[in-house]
Amino acid sequence: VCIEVMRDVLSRRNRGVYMFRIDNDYVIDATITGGPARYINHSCAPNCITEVVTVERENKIIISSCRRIQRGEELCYDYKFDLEDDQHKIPCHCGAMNCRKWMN
Ligand SMILES: C[S@@+](CC[C@H](N)C(=O)[O-])C[C@H]1O[C@@H](n2cnc3c(N)ncnc32)[C@H](O)[C@@H]1O
Repeated sequence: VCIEVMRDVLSRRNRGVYMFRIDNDYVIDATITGGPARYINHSCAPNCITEVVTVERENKIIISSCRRIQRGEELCYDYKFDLEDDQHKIPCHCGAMNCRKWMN
């Protein structure tokens, strides 16, 4: 099933989406298991960025800070979900001044 459809179904059921798109062909699915990074929320004004690197032919996600982060501040990155039509929008609650209001 395509990731965009899964995302829509899960969000309608108020379930979190723990899938990270690597490229057109691969998605890392941390729904069942994964490291603490699976709990990082989306922000339209993120303090972290993500990169995908290949190490020994395995894809790895690197999360690094993109600005100074205050002690106790929540880590977040821009999920960069594909933009969807009005019927499949997932509201964003990041609270940033420049919040786009939707995650997709
Ligand atoms: C990878 S999980 C992040 C951890 C999740 N918040 C949790 O408590 O387990 C992604 C899910 O968190 C929620 N989420 C993350 N960032 C959000 C945001 N800015 N606004 C609304 N929901 C968000 C959505 O349900 C999304 O599908």
